[in-house]
Amino acid sequence: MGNVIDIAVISGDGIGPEVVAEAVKVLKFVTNGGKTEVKLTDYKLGAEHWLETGETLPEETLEAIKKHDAILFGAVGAAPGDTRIPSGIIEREMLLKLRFSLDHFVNLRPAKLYPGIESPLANPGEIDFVVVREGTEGPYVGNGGSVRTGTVHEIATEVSVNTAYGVERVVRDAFRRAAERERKHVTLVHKHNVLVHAGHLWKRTVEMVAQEFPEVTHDYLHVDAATIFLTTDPSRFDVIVTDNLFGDILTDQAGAITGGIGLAASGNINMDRTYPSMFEPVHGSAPDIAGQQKADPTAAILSVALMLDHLGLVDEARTVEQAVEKEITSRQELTDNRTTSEIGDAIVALLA
Ligand SMILES: NC(=O)c1ccc[n+]([C@@H]2O[C@H](COP(=O)([O-])OP(=O)(O)OC[C@H]3O[C@@H](n4cnc5c(N)ncnc54)[C@H](O)[C@@H]3O)[C@@H](O)[C@H]2O)c1
Ligand SMILES: CC(C)[C@H](C(=O)O)[C@@H](O)C(=O)O
Ligand SMILES: [Mg+2]
Repeated sequence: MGNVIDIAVISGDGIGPEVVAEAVKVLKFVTNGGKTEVKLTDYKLGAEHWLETGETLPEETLEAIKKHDAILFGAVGAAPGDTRIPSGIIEREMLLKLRFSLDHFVNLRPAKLYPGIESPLANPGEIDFVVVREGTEGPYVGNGGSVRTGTVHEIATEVSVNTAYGVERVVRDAFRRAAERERKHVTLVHKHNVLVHAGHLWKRTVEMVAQEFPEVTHDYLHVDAATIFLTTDPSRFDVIVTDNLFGDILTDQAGAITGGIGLAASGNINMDRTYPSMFEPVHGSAPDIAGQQKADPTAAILSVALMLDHLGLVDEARTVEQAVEKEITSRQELTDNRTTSEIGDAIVALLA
């Protein structure tokens, strides 16, 4: 009997189930016949599930999910204008609850422009960087409130929480990753000219951790300027480390410049391995194209590669990445008007 990998699958809403079906095809194929058996357990969660049951993420479901080796996640959430579901309830009480409860402090989001893929930038150059987005702190923690007076005096706050412990562990992770890469360069992105409390903590932490990595160079950009350089000179980036909210925004932009959000993969990683890590496309449930087989499953499939890598199945991870690279390089256009499952099948065909 060989290895078994035990994966929780949360397909979610909208295009989530469509892209996860292709990711699962790839996962099964790449491990089949090898030493590894894949055990998959589906969990029904998300906006549709909430409409049916009123459940976001029950404690017993969370406890069951904790027992798996890793989680493959599609996307959750309703259309922004859907009034049946309070905005944010699924994102906060399900998705972010998973990221926080499983201590996913590294939100890893690679950005690579594959040969043959057209970037919307006139001169993209070579784009190959990773964003190490902090995953458990910042303005995402829910430390806020409102005084809903119904008058102009209404108040709403959303406080960003940054701990020395949380910042240090993610900054050290970014330096470790940079040390393994060819260019060995870290860029801190923040806004310390205005957010002086959090920004200065991040900056001091980078200076401190940098001492441990003399071979890694580092620089700093304010987040507004970083968006300029992502458009005008993205090849300057190697490893970006940044807080939860800036990382969310920059990684949608990173997806856009590298051929579209349908290609952007991510890992919510618990580097201490105390709980399972979770792998998901950067994109959301895309209600505008859901149920039409129009979604590109490549981001979900590349998320499988990140998952395999994290689980130590490095050869399998490389095989998936190479198949994706081959497949997307041969595309005339981003999806060539093929269906979600036709793209999945084309990638599977290249795994053999
Ligand atoms: N991790 C997640 O589960 C996650 C991430 C982002 C947004 N959301 C949620 O998803 C819902 C929709 O959010 P949104 O519209 O802001 O963002 P989105 O990422 O779902 O969609 C943005 C645009 O990108 C397109 N797109 C997304 N994925 C694609 C794919 N694989 N192939 C082709 N085109 C793709 C969509 O059609 C849309 O035009 C919201 O409820 C939001 O909260 C969830
Ligand atoms: C849906 C939302 C909570 C999530 C985030 O902001 O992290 C999404 O935008 C993402 O990028 O994964
Ligand atoms: Mg996002």
